[in-house]
Amino acid sequence: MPFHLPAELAQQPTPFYYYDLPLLDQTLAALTAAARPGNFQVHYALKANSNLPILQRIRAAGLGADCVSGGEVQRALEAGFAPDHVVFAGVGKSDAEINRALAADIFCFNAESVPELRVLNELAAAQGRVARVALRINPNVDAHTHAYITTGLEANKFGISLQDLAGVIDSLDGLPHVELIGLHAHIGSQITNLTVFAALSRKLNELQTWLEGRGHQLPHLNVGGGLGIDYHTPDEQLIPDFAAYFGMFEQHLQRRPGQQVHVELGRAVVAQCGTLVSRVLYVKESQQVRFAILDAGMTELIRPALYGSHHHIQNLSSQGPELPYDVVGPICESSDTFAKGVLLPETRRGDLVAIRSAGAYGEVMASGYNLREKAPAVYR
Ligand SMILES: Cc1ncc(COP(=O)(O)O)c(C=O)c1O
Ligand SMILES: N[C@@H](CCCC[NH3+])C(=O)O
Repeated sequence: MPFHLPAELAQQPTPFYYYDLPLLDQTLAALTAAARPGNFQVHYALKANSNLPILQRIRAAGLGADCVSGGEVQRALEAGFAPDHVVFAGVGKSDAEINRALAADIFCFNAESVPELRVLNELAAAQGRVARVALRINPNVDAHTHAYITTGLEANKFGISLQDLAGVIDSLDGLPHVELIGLHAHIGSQITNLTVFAALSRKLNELQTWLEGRGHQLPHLNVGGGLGIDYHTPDEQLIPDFAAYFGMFEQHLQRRPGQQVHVELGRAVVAQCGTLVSRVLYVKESQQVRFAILDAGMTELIRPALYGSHHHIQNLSSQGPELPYDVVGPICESSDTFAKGVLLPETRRGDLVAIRSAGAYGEVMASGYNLREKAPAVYR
């Protein structure tokens, strides 16, 4: 179905984020069907979008919450996620964040270093608790995605490198307030070549066998998130191929009897249901370039400026003949550019423009640079 903005929103002051909640529901239905309840436990990565109406629907669909800060843990609990469905990851958890998560008795901390494990042990002891921990390993598997969102290579700051794992496991003997319950890995985001999940599975299989040789049976495996979406032709794949994603793990991951396999998806759940809606302020033509200057910019959606990411752009007001435009924002940075040379129907001041696939890592990464006001969220 082509994108449609409800008529009553055409008069709404711009820019704003528009979220199609029925599409979110359809995505969640496809996701939960593909995960086959009981086969995979799905946690939603709040970092992609943490708006309450969105979280509440995700919780109602039965997903857990994957959080990366104390603020996200708090938001997840506010949205009604049960503490035993909350996992807390992050390479730099502060003492205050750990303390709050311990007090809430969340399901699991994804821990990334011996110094972090020591702090977890100390803070858990002080609260008279035991912190359940999955060790985030750095599997050195290339996710074949943008370098800035690759997380599972040795050069990346994330996780425990395979060479260090034996030492980390040994250190657990002296940490009685930490209980090892699993392994965790997350190799990157916007992954479209799904074979990398086969490589990840094989790495985890080897590690499990090695750990079992050392007497560690792990009830949980968390394979992270990363499933990519179609930014170029969103209407052709509004709902990501969840079955293909889970299929990779079903085929390649050697699950032990009774073991629970967890995934943490963010982008694939919420990206397509969100659109940044903006208005053309000016069309400025020179001999070389025709600029469409929007009232939204990198302050509302930083992905193109930060990663050179592509978002599909539509002029919702014009049917005219197509011309090439550089679509830019009003911010005082040359990188405040959504697209170069994109073909749009002839565009005029006042036209409404939709920047698609903006539900994930859009609003959450907004900034107030240039003293911009935060663009509101509108829901259907
Ligand atoms: C540890 C961790 N888990 C889950 C996610 C969610 O990733 P995605 O939005 O690509 O599914 C991320 C972000 O890349 C992450 O860093
Ligand atoms: N913010 C990134 C994804 C990073 C995911 C977090 N590890 C994006 O917009 O694509």
